[in-house]
Amino acid sequence: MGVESADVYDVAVIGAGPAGTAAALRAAELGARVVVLEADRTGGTCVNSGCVPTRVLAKTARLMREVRTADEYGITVSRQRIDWPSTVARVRATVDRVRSIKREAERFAEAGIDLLLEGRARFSGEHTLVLESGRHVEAATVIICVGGHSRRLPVPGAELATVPDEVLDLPHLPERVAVIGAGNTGAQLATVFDSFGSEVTLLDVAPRVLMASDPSISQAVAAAFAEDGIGVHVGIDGVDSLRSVDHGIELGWRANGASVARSFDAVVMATGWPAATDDLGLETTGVRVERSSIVVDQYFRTSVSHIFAVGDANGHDMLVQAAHFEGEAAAENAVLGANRRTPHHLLPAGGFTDPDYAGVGLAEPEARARDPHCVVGRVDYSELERAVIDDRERGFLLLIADRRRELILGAHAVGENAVEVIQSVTTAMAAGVDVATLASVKFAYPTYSALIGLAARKLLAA
Ligand SMILES: Cc1cc2nc3c(=O)[nH]c(=O)nc-3n(C[C@H](O)[C@H](O)[C@H](O)COP(=O)(O)OP(=O)(O)OC[C@H]3O[C@@H](n4cnc5c(N)ncnc54)[C@H](O)[C@@H]3O)c2cc1C
Ligand SMILES: NC(=O)c1ccc[n+]([C@@H]2O[C@H](COP(=O)([O-])OP(=O)(O)OC[C@H]3O[C@@H](n4cnc5c(N)ncnc54)[C@H](O)[C@@H]3O)[C@@H](O)[C@H]2O)c1
Repeated sequence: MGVESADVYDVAVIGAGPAGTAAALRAAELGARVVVLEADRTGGTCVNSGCVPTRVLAKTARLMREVRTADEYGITVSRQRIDWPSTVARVRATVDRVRSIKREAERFAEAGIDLLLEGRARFSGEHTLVLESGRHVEAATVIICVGGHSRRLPVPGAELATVPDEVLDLPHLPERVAVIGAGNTGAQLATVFDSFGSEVTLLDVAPRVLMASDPSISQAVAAAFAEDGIGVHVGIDGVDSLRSVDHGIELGWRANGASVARSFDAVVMATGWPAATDDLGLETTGVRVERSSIVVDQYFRTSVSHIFAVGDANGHDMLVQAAHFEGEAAAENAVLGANRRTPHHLLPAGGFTDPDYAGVGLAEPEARARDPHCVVGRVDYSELERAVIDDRERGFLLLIADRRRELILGAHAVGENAVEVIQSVTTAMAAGVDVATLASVKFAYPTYSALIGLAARKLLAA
C-alpha cells in the first residue's frame, strides 16, 4: 500500500468481459464498493472479437451454403459471391447491436459501480493498481478477469500470420488460406472460409481436430471437412516458418518427418489462448502463473488469498458460460469470505462448423474409464424425420448413461442444431432426470430435440 491519493474500494475488478461483468455486479449486489478497470471496450473478447463476430460469420457461411443449394428448391439465385467489405461491415454492425443490449456501462452505473476506462491496469503492490492514465486504485480484494489473447507460434515469419481477432482486417477474402490450429476457433474459421469459397488447409499437431471434444465428434467433423474439400492435416510434426513470396505467404511445416512448403494468400494462427498476464505486474504480488494461466484453487483464489482470478485468465474452462458463474462465485468469496464454487460441473459447449457440434459431460473414453459397463445410445440424424425434411441428415447424437441407465453421464452431437440439442440434454442432466423419464418425455414434431427421446429409448433397450 502506501500510495498517496489512491481511490479506495472493497473490490477492484480488472477486465469488463463476461467474467468481470458478472463479478462486479454480484459484488455490488452484496454491498461492496466496487471499481471495474477496463483497458479497451466493455464486453471483452466474447462480444467484441470472439463469440459474436464468429457467430455472425457462421451465419453468413450458412447463408452461402443455402444459396448454393437454393436451386434444388426451385429458387433461382444468380449471384453467389461474398462481397468481403459488406460481410465485414455486417459483422461489425451486429457486434454494435449486441453491445447495445448488453449495456455493461449502464448496468455498472445503475449498480453504483465505478467504471474506469483509463487504459491497462497493472499491480504496483498486493492491494494497489496503477492505470495508464496514472490514476492509482487501492482495494481490499482484487478479482482478475483479464481474459486471454491469441498466440503467434515462435517461428520465423510468424508476424506474417493473421490471428483470429484480425481476420476481419484482411483486405480481401483469401483464395487460398491455411488455418493452423484445429481447436474450436480454427475449426469454425476453416468452415467459414470454406463456405465463402476459399481453398482451405487445416493443420494441427494434435492427432485429431477438436481435441477437447469426444473423439466421435472429431471423427465426424473431420470427415465432413474432407467431404467439403477442406485439406485436413492433423498430427503434423510442427510448423517451421512463414515467408513472403510473390502473391502470398509460403508456409513450411513438417509431417511424417518430411518438409512441406505451400503458398497461401493468408495464414491464420488459431494456436491457443494464453492468459493476458504479460504486463499485469503480477511479480509485485506473488500471484503464481503456470503454463500461461493464473493458478487458482477451487474457490478461484490465487496464491495470494485476497486476489482471485476467473474466466479465461485461470485457463480452466475458457467459455462464456463458465466465466459468468466463476465471476459470481469469486465475488461472493471476495466479499463474504465464503467458499463458493460454481453450482455444478455441467458445462455444455459447441461450435458452428458444417454440421455443428456440441457436447456436455463425460466423453465416451472418460465414461468407460470410470465405468466399463456404461451404456451408449446413438441415433443418427438420418433416422430423424425433421433432418430428412430439412435435408440435414449428416450427424448423430450419443447419450452415455451409467450401467443402471439412471444417470446421463454425457451427451455428444454432430449435426443441425447440435448446440441446442445438447443444451436440452444438459437441462435434463442438471435436473437429475433418469433415462426412463427422458424416454417418456413428449417431443414436439418435427424437431431436432426429438433425437433425445429416440436416444433415451435406445439406451433403455441397450
Ligand atoms: C474466436 C473466438 C470465438 C469464441 N466463441 C465462443 C463461443 O461461441 N462460446 C463461448 O462460450 N465462448 C467462446 N469463446 C471464448 C469466450 O470469448 C471467452 O471464454 C470469454 O470471453 C472469457 O471471458 P473473460 O471475461 O474471462 O475474458 P475476456 O472476454 O477476454 O475479457 C477480458 C477483458 O479484460 C480486459 N483487460 C485485459 N487486460 C487488462 C488490464 N491489464 N487492465 C484492464 N483491462 C484488461 C480486456 O480488454 C477485456 O475486455 C470464443 C473465443 C474466441 C477467441
Ligand atoms: N464455440 C466455442 O465455444 C469457442 C469458440 C472459440 C474458442 N473457444 C474457446 O477459446 C479457447 C481458445 O480456443 P482456440 O481454438 O483458439 O485454442 P485451443 O487451445 O483450443 O486450440 C489450439 C489448437 O492449436 C493447436 N496447435 C498448437 N500449437 C500448434 C502448432 N505449433 N502447430 C499446429 N497446431 C498447433 C493445438 O493442438 C490446438 O488444437 C478454448 O478454450 C476454446 O474452447 C470456444
